[in-house]
Parts: sequence; C-alpha cells; structure tokens
Amino acid sequence: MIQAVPNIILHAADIQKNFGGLRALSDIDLQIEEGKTHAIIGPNGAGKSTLLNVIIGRLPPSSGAVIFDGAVLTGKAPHEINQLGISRVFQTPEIFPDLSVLQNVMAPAFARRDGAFKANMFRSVDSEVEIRDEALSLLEDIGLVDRLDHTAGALSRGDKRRLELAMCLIQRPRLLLLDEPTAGMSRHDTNTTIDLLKKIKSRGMTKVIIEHDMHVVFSLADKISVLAQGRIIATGLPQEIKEDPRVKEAYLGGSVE
Ligand SMILES: Nc1ncnc2c1ncn2[C@@H]1O[C@H](COP(=O)(O)OP(=O)(O)OP(=O)(O)O)[C@@H](O)[C@H]1O
Repeated sequence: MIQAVPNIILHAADIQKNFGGLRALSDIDLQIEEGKTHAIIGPNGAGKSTLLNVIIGRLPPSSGAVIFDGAVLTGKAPHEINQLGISRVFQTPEIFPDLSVLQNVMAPAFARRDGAFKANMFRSVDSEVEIRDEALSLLEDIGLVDRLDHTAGALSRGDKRRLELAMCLIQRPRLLLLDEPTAGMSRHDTNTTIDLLKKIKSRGMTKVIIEHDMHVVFSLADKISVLAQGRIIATGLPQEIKEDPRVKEAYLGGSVE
C-alpha cells in the first residue's frame, strides 16, 4: 500500500506508454484533487485517450504506476478498477440496446448493490423502490424521463451518451472519467450536459474530462492539464492555461479561448 496524499485521489506517476516504436506517453505525472473537475486537453493524437485507457486498466503502461486513494491500480483488471469506484463514459456509448431506458439506468445499480449482474435482476423490479426512484431522478436530470420505456437502442447518439452518463452516475463512483462527453451533441444538448455535470459537482464527485470543445472545458474545469505529443506541457487554473504561450503554440495558432 502506498501512502495516500491528502486531497489527491488519483496520481498517474511517471507513466510511459509505447506502441511498438511509437512513444504515446512520456514522463506523465498527473495528480487529481478530490472533488474537483480536472480537464485534459490537447491536439489530436496527443495521447489523451491513451492516458485514460491506462488509468482505467484497458492498457498497461510500459512503465510507471497509477495510484487511486493509496491503492496501486496498475495490473488490475478494468472491472476491479471499476469496483474501486472509478467509472468512465466512453466516446461510443456502451448501453444495453434491447433494454428500456429505465432498465439501462437501473442495471448498474443492481450491480452496485449485488457486486455483479444477475440474470434475474428485473424479476423483483417493483420492490426495488429506491433504485427505481434514483434512476427516475437521474432520467429527470438528463431529460429522458418522458422516454423511460423506450428501447435504448432506438435513441439518438446524443441521448445514448446522456443515458450512459446516468448509468455511470447511478454507480455513485468516487471518480468519473469522461471522454469527450458532448461530442456529436447539439449546442442545446451540450448545455444540458454541462448543467448536469455542474450538478454532480455540487455532490462532490471528482471528474476527469477529456474534451475538445473549449466552451465545455472552461464551463466546467477547476484545473486543466495540456497534453502535447505525449507529454504534459502545462497544468494550471483555466485562466493560467488560457494565457500560457506554450499552450497556444501547441495548438499551432488554434484558439483556447
Ligand atoms: N492501440 C494503438 N496502437 C498503436 N498506436 C496507437 C494506439 N492507440 C493510440 N495510438 C497512437 O498513440 C498516439 C496517441 O493517440 P490517442 O488516441 O491517445 O490521442 P488523443 O489525444 O486521444 O487523440 P484524439 O484527440 O484525436 O482522440 C497517436 O499517435 C495514436 O496514433
């Protein structure tokens, strides 16, 4: 067991990741403060998704370690990392397409309660009043409560993404990782999602968010790290990042306003 640093819930320490001859991540040292929203930004191919995949155990680092609340995650399977309290919203939503919207949100709550999914989990669904109420409240938050009995597979891509977010939230993770949570959404849906993520923040959940949309980043982030060519070139408060010449250069004239 490694000593937990106060307020730091996650520490990716000295991470390198190689794909054959390509070094995708170099000398990564990322510290995430509990209860905060930490955005990771950077140009295409900078290594953002690779870093997220290393954190959630989908990719082993070539060297270095990821520490969550004093426990080393490196070497653990993704489901073990999930059980420790880390959830991730994917770029491509991972939902149960044949189940209803409500059943999709309730399913992870049964897993949370029982420690595993069960084949008969919906048999006594009506007696699971608390789980149902929690799911309905989340569906209200994401604006899907009027479609709770629709088949999830028939939802639009943006709605599927918000559904997946509700499926993560009902697990009550301590750390939520969001990989471009508003990609492909209309401006209206993006703003609904920003409002929802602000609401979660008031509940004290820690979030790491990868995002290209600077409106989303600057609406939500307490802290921002900038990745370029596999290295963190800057970490700071949003205003510091906006004014950092290294960041402007990494975007090659692109705007971080
Ligand atoms: N499984 C893989 N095998 C080989 N190379 C990979 C693999 N995954 C990513 N890469 C390479 O690693 C580098 C970082 O990719 P990554 O997807 O992490 O970047 P990103 O910052 O998430 O990009 P984007 O913003 O476009 O999603 C890129 O050069 C990419 O081609």
